[in-house]
Amino acid sequence: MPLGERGGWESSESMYCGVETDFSDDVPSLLSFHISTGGFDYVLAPLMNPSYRPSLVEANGSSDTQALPVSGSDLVLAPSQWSSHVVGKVSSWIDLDSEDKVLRMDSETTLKQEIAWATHLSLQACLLPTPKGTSCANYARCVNQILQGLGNLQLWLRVPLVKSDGDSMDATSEGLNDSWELWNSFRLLCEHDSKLSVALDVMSNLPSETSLGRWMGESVRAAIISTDSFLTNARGYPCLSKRHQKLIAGFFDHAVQVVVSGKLVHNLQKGSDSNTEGTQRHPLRSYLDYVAYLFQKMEPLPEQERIELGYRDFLQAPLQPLMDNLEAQTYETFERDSIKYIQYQRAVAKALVDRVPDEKASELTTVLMVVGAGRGPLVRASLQAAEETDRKLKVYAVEKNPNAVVTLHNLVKMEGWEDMVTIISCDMRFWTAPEKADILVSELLGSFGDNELSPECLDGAQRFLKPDGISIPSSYTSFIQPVTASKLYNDVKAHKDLAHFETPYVVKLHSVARLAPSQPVFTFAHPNFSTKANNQRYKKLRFNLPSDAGSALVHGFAGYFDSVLYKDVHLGIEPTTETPNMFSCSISDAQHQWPFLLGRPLGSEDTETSLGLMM
Ligand SMILES: C[S@@+](CC[C@H](N)C(=O)[O-])C[C@H]1O[C@@H](n2cnc3c(N)ncnc32)[C@H](O)[C@@H]1O
Repeated sequence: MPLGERGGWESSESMYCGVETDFSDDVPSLLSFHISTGGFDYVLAPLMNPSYRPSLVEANGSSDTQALPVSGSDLVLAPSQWSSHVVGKVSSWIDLDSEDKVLRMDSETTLKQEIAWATHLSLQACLLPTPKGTSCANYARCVNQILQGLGNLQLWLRVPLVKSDGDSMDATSEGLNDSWELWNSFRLLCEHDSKLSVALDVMSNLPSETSLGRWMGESVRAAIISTDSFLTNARGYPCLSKRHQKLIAGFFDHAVQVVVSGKLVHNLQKGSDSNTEGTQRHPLRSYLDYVAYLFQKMEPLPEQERIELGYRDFLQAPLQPLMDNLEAQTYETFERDSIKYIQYQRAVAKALVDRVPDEKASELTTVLMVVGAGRGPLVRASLQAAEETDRKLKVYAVEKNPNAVVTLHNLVKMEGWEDMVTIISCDMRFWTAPEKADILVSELLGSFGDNELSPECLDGAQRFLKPDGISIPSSYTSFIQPVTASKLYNDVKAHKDLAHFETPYVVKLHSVARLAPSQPVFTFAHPNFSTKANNQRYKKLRFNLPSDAGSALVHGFAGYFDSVLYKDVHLGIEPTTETPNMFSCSISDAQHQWPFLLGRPLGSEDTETSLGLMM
């Protein structure tokens, strides 16, 4: 039974909740108790009897050819039940980095046997125990070796969610200060394998917000919450602190499953430990109910977010609107972004009023050119601005895509704009304008402010502009921000070539940790009549992680832009100043208003080193 519906929203994405159990060789009874009675979706259960040691079996004279007497039969459940109701737990005693040779060898043998058994059972995932101590090299080596031949099984490395301030040694019994570093070492030794994820043990004490934020860019599959971490409400029921609630909501938002672990530690009021039929309730039922309550009380996703769900953390190759002719559905997506055209209309209105004083409004006609008019939304916005300000306007709509020009002609005819709008079916670089423009309007920006056609094409088009003419936009600035984004990194890595690492993708970023505030990179201003002006830019930036964040891994950079359309009217996607409700997304095409990962994500040795210096 999944956790119900988020904010009453019927979602195709269900959230599930598991329960950590002890070993049982009677798996059907285990499932009956925890799933049928308890209401959990699956068990996180040891696969082998914890007393099993390969060396003891050998010492007792058993040979390899004997069946292992350490687990129940696979026949007790159908493969689909194993797969949907059981996450295997590899024996927690294993220590592949132990000084004790016998323990080390036993550990490696057991790990391999248990993963093989989990694969045989068609389990979806197996939990690997937390590395003992601070060294995990041999453990990671062995897991990496296993990963090479692994089918669909996912491995979740169990890691306590700790980051002490450095002085205290209360982080773990082994004195681990920052468990993220342990995870990072392990996954680097496993070459960022996408089948290796992390399961976080959520404790009663939580690290700082910034330190926690790093996990949002990691491949976290489960949050294991101990019953000890719950507080008690006035009625004796378990509840979580506000910080824990926020963390769990963040996990839900990132499809991280919750697993309840431990014993009943809350004294429920009399009578509440049995249900209405008087049968015994599962001892951890109240914890499950509380987790479900947290999920259900989350705000439903806004409609736009729901539409875009499939685009979260999905690599899209940027559009090439100069080289390619955009398709109707791409224009349609632009045109749905109404806030963009509202901002353009405001900018044009202000420019018209500045250009023509009220007393001359009935005499003077302003010449406005839309370069890259597409199917006409900026033409419409400009004409509406003229109507709003009572200014006379003559528009040239320049568009090089012959298909969009067809639509433009129909639009002009349908709206009766023939007297005001001239359509120029031409590449702006080669057009000889019959007159100069007072205002040049364009929308040629990419996510990074310059990865479509600005500034180069606009520099070329400014020859149409009067010396005192206005360009809308008048300037734009690109920004970058270092991010941890393990899913994106793995998706790029899957292509196995440098070209993909060097591609600036368009991405609707979701599972990313933004490690430091973004910083401006390049600014371009228009018009730019100076003979000395050139568009070459070079910039070196230093990003500082917040001091309480701990270490982090930079997989790449998110890129943004902010554009001054005219005076105080701006448009942008830089997170601290972004234009609200602006999106340019589509169901089937890469878009240009979303942030993107710039350049080569930084997991390889050379770039990591140079980034280490930058940070
Ligand atoms: C990002 S779209 C914007 C379209 C439209 N203004 C809108 O908001 O929907 C850029 C448009 O510029 C056009 N374009 C690109 N390069 C051009 C060029 N050199 N000359 C004329 N049009 C061009 C493209 O075909 C495309 O229609």
